[in-house]
Amino acid sequence: MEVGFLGLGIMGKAMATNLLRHGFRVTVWNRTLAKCQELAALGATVGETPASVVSKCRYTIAMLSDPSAALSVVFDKDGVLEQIGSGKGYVDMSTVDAATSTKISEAVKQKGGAFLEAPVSGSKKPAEDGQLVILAAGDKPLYDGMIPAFDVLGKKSFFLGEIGNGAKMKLVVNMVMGSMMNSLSEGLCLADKSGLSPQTLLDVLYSLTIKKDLGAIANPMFKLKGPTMLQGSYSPAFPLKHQQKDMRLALALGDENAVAMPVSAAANEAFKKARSLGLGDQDFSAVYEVVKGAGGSGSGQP
Ligand SMILES: NC(=O)C1=CN([C@@H]2O[C@H](COP(=O)(O)OP(=O)(O)OC[C@H]3O[C@@H](n4cnc5c(N)ncnc54)[C@H](OP(=O)(O)O)[C@@H]3O)[C@@H](O)[C@H]2O)C=CC1
Ligand SMILES: O=CCCC(=O)O
Repeated sequence: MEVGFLGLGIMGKAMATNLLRHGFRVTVWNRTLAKCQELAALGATVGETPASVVSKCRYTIAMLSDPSAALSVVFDKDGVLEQIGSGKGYVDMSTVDAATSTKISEAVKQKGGAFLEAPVSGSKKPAEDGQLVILAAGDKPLYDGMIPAFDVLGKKSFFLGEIGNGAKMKLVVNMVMGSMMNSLSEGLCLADKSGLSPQTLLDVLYSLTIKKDLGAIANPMFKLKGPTMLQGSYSPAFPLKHQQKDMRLALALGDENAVAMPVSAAANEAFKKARSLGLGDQDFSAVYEVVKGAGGSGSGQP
């Protein structure tokens, strides 16, 4: 199967690499073209523009930072829209809002092409290991056609119906995740300030000795991020600026539906503060530095 791949950031690079490793023929494009070289060394063909990738491939996947990037790659000069048409499918796996996805879907359909939104849960490592959770919606025949690729990229795919449902589901999931990360940060601070060992808090949730979840709120994210947070190590798997974008878009979805979300709003403020301190390109767990600062153990500076 031949696929195009637009966007070789943390996720796109891992996903395109995974497809190549599983025998897919992949044509890649990235705004910063130099990033294509690593994929070319693994056997990918390099396209010069999004339009040239779409022209070559029946299916094209995009994995881009945010709504403005997703729109730019479709609508700008040399964009997807110039070559999409009958018999071609465009699959946007970026995390965006439903309005962005709908705008792209309508434009692609007007040109005779098929469109699927398919944002993912899971970060850099699951992307490398083909363990993502895919939240697709839109054109069902295109979804069916993408199954061989989704089976390589993910451990489970959901088809959620009409366009917008995948985007909304992804935002709800990441809204919960962002609030949980703030809550873990507060828990580690509270343990520390009240004379407990934050490491022992992590042990109470998950015992390294017996490799078993102990507390009811033990979960893979706390297990993965807790130890690195205690080391002050925030090498980006999921950049904080993207988590804050997702909180912002989820809060907008809450506005549209008159859903009060005070916990998420507070979490968003902490992520915004972290961005203002220059932590946007660090892992989203770096919000711990802001929570530590607010708790009086420091200035909030990393
Ligand atoms: N990292 C993660 O754990 C996860 C991320 N996501 C979502 O996946 C998407 C990608 O995330 P991730 O790979 O981490 O992000 P990165 O910041 O690592 O990569 C972003 C990509 O978007 C491209 N890009 C940004 N702006 C533009 C633009 N205006 N025009 C064209 N290309 C642009 C970048 O190109 P360039 O290289 O030139 O800057 C790069 O290829 C985001 O929507 C994110 O929310 C979803 C699940 C997990
Ligand atoms: O959007 C990013 C999600 C990261 C994750 O699910 O671990």
